[in-house]
Amino acid sequence: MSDATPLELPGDHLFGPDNLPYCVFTTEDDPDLPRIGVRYGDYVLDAGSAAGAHGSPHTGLLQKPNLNPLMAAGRPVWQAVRAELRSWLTSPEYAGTVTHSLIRLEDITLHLPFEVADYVDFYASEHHATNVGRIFRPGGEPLTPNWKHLPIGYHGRSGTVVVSGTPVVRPQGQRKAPDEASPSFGPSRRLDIEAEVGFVVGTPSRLGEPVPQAAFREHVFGVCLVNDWSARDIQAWEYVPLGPFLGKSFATSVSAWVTPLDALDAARTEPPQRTHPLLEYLEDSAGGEPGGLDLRISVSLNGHTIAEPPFSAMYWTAAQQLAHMTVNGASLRTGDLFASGTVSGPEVHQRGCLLELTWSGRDPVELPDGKRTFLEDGDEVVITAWAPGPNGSRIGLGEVSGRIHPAADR
Ligand SMILES: O=C(O)/C=C/C(=O)CC(=O)CC(=O)O
Ligand SMILES: [Ca+2]
Ligand SMILES: [Mg+2]
Repeated sequence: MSDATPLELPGDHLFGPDNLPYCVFTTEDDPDLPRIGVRYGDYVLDAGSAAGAHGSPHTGLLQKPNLNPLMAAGRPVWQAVRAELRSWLTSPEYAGTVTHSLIRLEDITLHLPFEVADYVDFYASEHHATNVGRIFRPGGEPLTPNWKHLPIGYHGRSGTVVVSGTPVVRPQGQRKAPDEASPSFGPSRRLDIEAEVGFVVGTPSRLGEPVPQAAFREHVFGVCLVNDWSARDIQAWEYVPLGPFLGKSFATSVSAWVTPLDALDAARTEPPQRTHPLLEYLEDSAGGEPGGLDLRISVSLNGHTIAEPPFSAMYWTAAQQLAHMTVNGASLRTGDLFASGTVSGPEVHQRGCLLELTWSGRDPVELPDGKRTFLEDGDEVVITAWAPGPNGSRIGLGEVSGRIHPAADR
């Protein structure tokens, strides 16, 4: 603690002045009053209270129960608010006032930070898609003929997107193993995770008007971590020919923190070498900046690290996904969430789901408390990530966690 600044942080802190991710929180005194927070060190800044105290023109946008109004306000406002937040937290002139709006992390409860509009999930890792293709469709080509020409995706269920920490009840449904003559009903026996990165839309677009890659920054507010829980037995039986449905719609967890896109500038990187020419709207040069992001993800099961998937290995970029998602004229709404798809790298320990890590249950992962093929009741999964920041700093993306609860009684 120095006299000049309210909070002196070590330079390598994951939540320093170059990060400033948003959340929505309540306190024990005001459990019915969700407020917008900004993480700084091990504190949360009550953004609405700080804005009011400092006479900010954005006070109204920050004194809201979720991020949607701020996200809808557009990039110039996002940038102005970010500059204000940074100055309140780091300039000596505000040291005496800003501390009144800082609350310790352990004194708050975090909530879903934005109202989710539509939810899309892509399939953008070549390593994941190749592995899953081999497992689900042995004997065939692992990648479908379209895979290198367009980012494959599906529309998910936005109403079951939940915040980190929400328990996940084991889903029930129809399952049929290849060696079974007919399907049976019951709790999933192959419950899995999918480590993903989510992109949160702020600025909406108009129906009929595609959003080009170059407009990515005008529309995408920030990034969160996603766990796309997947019941592999339900999925494998139901998905033909229309794709994922009940095997994935029971819950999708997101981190409580939304990291502004501008905090990830130093993490921008070129995507992998292209093996097929792309149509014009998907060309990498159409984005005007490197479309990849160097995010280092870590997946733990009951406190034990089981995978470290590199987001930089993703074949399709988020800007390409946005352009593809709207190329038919479909419009964007504030709160739309599009997830990258499971993040897997080329190495075994870089695979972002148990289906791949255990090769469909053939090679269990070893944990201190025993072997795992798929998730057991009581298991807790925590996905974290960080990215390189400016001047050697690191940008933390927080975590998305969830514990498996037994299937509901019928
Ligand atoms: O190849 C398939 O049949 C399905 C694979 C998936 O699990 C789809 C999915 O959620 C996309 C992803 O996370 O990459
Ligand atoms: Ca997924
Ligand atoms: Mg899901």
